[in-house]
Amino acid sequence: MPSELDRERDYVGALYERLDTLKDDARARLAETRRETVGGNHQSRSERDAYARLYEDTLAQLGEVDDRLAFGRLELTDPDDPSISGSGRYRYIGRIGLRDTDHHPILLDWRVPGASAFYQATAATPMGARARRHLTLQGREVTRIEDEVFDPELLGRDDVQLQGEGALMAALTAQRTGRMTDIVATIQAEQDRIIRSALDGILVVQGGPGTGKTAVALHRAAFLLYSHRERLRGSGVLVVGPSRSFLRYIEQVLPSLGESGVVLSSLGGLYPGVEATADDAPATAALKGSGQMADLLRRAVRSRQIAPTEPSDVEIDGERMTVQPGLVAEALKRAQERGKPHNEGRVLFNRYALAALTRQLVDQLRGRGTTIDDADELVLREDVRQSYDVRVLLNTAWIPLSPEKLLEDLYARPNWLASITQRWSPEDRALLRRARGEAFTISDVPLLDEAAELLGEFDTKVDAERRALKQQQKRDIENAERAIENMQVEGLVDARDIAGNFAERAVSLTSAERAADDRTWAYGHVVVDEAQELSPMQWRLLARRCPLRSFTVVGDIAQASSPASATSWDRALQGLLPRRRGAAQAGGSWRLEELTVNYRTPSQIVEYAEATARSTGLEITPSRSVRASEWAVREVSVPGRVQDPAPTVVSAVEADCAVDSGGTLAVIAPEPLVTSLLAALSAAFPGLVADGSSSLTRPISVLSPATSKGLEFDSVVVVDPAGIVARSSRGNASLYVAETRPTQRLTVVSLA
Ligand SMILES: Nc1ncnc2c1ncn2[C@@H]1O[C@H](COP(=O)(O)OP(=O)(O)OP(=O)(O)O)[C@@H](O)[C@H]1O
Repeated sequence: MPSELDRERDYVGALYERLDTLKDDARARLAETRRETVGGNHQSRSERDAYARLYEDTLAQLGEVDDRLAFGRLELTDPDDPSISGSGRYRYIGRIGLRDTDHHPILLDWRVPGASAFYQATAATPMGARARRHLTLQGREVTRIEDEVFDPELLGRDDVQLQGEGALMAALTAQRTGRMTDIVATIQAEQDRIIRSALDGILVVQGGPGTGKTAVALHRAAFLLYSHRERLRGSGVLVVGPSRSFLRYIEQVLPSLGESGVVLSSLGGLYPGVEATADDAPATAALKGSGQMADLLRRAVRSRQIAPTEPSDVEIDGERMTVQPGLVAEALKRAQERGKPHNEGRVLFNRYALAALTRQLVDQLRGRGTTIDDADELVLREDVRQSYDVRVLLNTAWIPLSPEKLLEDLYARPNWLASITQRWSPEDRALLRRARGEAFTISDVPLLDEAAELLGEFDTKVDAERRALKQQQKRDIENAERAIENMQVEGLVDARDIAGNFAERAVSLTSAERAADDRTWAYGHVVVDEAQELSPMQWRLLARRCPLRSFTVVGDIAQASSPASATSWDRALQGLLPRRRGAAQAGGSWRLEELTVNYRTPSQIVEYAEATARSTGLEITPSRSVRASEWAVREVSVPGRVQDPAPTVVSAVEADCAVDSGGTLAVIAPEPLVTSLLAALSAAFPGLVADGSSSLTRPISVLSPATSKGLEFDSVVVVDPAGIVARSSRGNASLYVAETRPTQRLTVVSLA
């Protein structure tokens, strides 16, 4: 009689056979499309290219799910339970849904409602299941099965093996590669509930370090894209992380879950055309991040709409005329009353001013006895418009502005800044001082975006073209959806991607790339990771990216260490939920979920980090670690007379590599020490060392606490903890971040 393991091997083998057949189909269709003779009109050629891309994408996505295609099985109490699709006693759960040739489900996508019992069922609440089985695969072969039983009747059966949390422990203790992997096979019940929480509104997920917030946020993005296809396909999902290295760390998770169309952005990349990587000194970053910058920018824009104080002489096609300040002031006032953004208001201002100037010119000529009819008036109006003097006059009063120019001027012209910040101290003004031409910082990004909002489209023609393009894309998407329906590849390919291929202007762009390029794109959902770090100005930017206010906000208030970050979620979210008079609750609430189990860090390191946090006055939410490791935290001191900590750090790294040389290790030190430690370690370990921004896949990374945010390593060496604490008013939070990065070992190197 075949064993249970053999039976599972056969079943999973059949699933892979089905996967291969689907791949072969896609491959054959791709070859056929490519073979079709070149020719036809442009439309048919671009359609053929679009289909070729569709098959390529399908193949790539089927390839992505090859690893651990199926990972679980539910045994049902009622084999015909209508809430769980399929028939028979068992439901297999995997990365995608598969049907056999008769269209019967043979594998359930982990995201369908019927699969939730796999993650959430307990003996107390079995959710229609009698037992849950975890399948561990190596390559395509099932190597282990573990069962959890909810129905006492099954306990006596000898084909059931009780193995507890083996799959989870195997995942948690696996060596880290520098890239985050999905946790789809071992999602825990408290995490699953958050992943499947409703799309609408603002969901805040608070949890200490290592509680799986990032993992949950990414799986939630995949879940929402799958379950709300209709709504999110058109608008997309934006995932925001703290830095580029963090994005590199997480970038493989969503593709491995079959979702490639999500826009990932760092805080420095949220304004199209600017990729800011450096940040300002803490005091400047705190000021730039504060809500008062929104008022300042509003005043700055308004101060660029200014009537002259003296009469101006202008020449219009040989005729001289004196323009009183009141004429310009009146046109300004009328245009401002319309409440348009600056550049759009300028069009109105020009129109009002030109009409008034033409009237004055006509009156002046008539006053001299010239007869002027309607046709003459039109010609005169054109003369007024073309007059160089008039153009200078109107441009001086209301010049078109780009966000970049506005911000550069604000930083580089102290007198102008002083004139609109009368209540500021000179020290605060000095914090903004900056020479022209210097690269924008991460804190400038939300200011550029705010300015763009106040200024409106720089060139109104661009606006009209963009609208026309959006219309065309809508038609293309409808066509593509019909095509997908005919090909039965639903769920694997995005109609927007194919539509992108139909659209002549965007042949090589995916919908995600188009969204990332478009500042005014309204996303259907936004996921913000390490959200405790965001400044009020960054929250204002994100609010504009999602007018529906559908957000997943994940973070840990205790880890907040950036200069403009908030001290509570209520405060942090004020930027997302502007209080409207008389509508205190209208769209103004958010819901909180908490994660309490630390999956990353062994208990002895958690205890050490929490004790340090308390001793430095940091309020933390204690978390419970799921495991202990065999290594105690090591404390090392740099000998008293030695100035340079590098040799001690090199020895600490050597000692750690002697324990286990195969994993990833991070040296986390105060910012000023990073460069010298990088040099010393690179010399000691040639070819093995990288700084955080270049690569996390090298075995050894040298990072500051800020760049280590959200990352994890098998081993961590924290250098000069007192120096980290002393660096800023939130230095204690930075140290807590640093000490909670390891999955196995922590060494702390203190300076004497
Ligand atoms: N259910 C799970 N199964 C397997 N691994 C898990 C699970 N939950 C979390 N992990 C792992 O635990 C580690 C920590 O998760 P994650 O980085 O999401 O935590 P975090 O709460 O975002 O941490 P931090 O706040 O420190 O950045 C990751 O390696 C993640 O893959």
